[in-house]
Amino acid sequence: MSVTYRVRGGRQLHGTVFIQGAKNSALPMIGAALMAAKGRTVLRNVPIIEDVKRAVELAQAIGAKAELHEAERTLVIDASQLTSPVLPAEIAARFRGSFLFVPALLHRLGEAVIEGVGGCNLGSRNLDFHYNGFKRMGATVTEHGMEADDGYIHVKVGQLQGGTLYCDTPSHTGTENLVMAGALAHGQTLIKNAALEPEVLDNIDFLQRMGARITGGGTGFIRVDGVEELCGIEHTVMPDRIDAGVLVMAAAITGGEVSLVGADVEHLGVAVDKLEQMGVEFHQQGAVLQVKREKPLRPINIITDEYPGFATDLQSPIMALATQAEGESYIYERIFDARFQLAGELESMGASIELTGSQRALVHGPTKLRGAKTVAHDLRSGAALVLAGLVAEGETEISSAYFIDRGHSNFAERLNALGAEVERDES
Ligand SMILES: CC(=O)N[C@H]1[C@@H](OP(=O)(O)OP(=O)(O)OC[C@H]2O[C@@H](n3ccc(=O)[nH]c3=O)[C@H](O)[C@@H]2O)O[C@H](CO)[C@@H](O)[C@@H]1O
Ligand SMILES: C=C(OP(=O)(O)O)C(=O)O
Repeated sequence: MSVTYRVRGGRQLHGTVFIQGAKNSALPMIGAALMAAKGRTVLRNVPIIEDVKRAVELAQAIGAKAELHEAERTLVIDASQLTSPVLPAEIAARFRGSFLFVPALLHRLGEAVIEGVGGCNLGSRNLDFHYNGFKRMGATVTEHGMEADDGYIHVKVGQLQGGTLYCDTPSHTGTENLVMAGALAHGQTLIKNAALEPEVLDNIDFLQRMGARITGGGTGFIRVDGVEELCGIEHTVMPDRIDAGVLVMAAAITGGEVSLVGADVEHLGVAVDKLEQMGVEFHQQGAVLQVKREKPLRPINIITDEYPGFATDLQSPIMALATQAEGESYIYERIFDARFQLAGELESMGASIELTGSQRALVHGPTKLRGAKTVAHDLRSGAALVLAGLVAEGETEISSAYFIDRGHSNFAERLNALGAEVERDES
């Protein structure tokens, strides 16, 4: 299936938009739900995105009963029977979150066969912290024919044993996987240099309510005391701060005013300060975040970082926004070593962007953007091209836009409800 977005620029965004549940919270929760041999998990506020649909298919492929009720944004999982340790390539290689199924397979079946792990192509995306952690907990990790297309990795263990683990850098899914590995392990697990992202904390909360004994979430030093079993529970997924950030920037790039229902300014970390410096105004009223931009956009310096630093997933959208700022913006992408494929696409629309190596960019603004035929290279570059299209003259076509659907639900419909003209085609 090929997905194309078409955006006709020139309309200011005004109105109210709902923020979806967090992709990066829902995916590890689906992995965690598979650890419950008893009870049913009911996840509410699940984003209806392609990654979640793939996760449901993957849960079904290993034997769980998983039903996604799209209208209710609710996922019901019964993992009392898991029947296969194989994460098949045709599903697992389509999203990053597939690797979050490994701890459940190790606990429940004693092995996991990983035929592929997907996710956005952002340069090197290593998994050594995960594998080294599993090994320290007693697992063996064997690679089979990885140079060929049908290669796979086999992780095997009798019973995971607690241990002292660390991440060289605070990996988001690395922390989630090691916490899940510790939750049903024998004894105590310490995880040093753990990630602090709000989604990691949402997951710790979820696991605690399933019966796990975890302390230290949000401190960088997590202690997990293994328990005998976990039970299915009901939980509401936190709002998606990246979806919120993208929609804030959609309002900002058009000079509009938008109310984001469910967005929490606290979750945006340094991004709020940076956007304020650019001229975006924020006003949180309970569960509604109001944003507007009236004055000309000012240029900005960005260094992406782990939470609460500037989120790498908001780097592409802010590059699009910076093309409209009055002066030179500097962007240093610290987390991923190849996340600038967007620059060439924006240049085809008239932007002026100078790259120094693969991780530093100077964006010379403001530039008048013209509609062009562009390509989404990953999820957020796709979203960023939609933002650029909102202010471009004429029509911007974004192909390979399945990426956008991986992470933003009803993106075109939600933008159109704010006054945009975005069409999504599937062929
Ligand atoms: C499903 C999910 O939650 N995805 C998010 C998660 O991805 P993900 O969890 O894959 O990102 P990580 O935090 O693990 O990766 C950050 C950096 O650490 C390096 N690294 C990571 C693990 C490892 O074992 N070895 C290693 O060297 C990576 O190559 C990368 O350079 O966090 C990223 C950084 O906030 C976000 O962009 C993704 O949206
Ligand atoms: C990089 C992203 O996701 P993933 O880790 O799922 O590829 C993203 O959400 O921008």
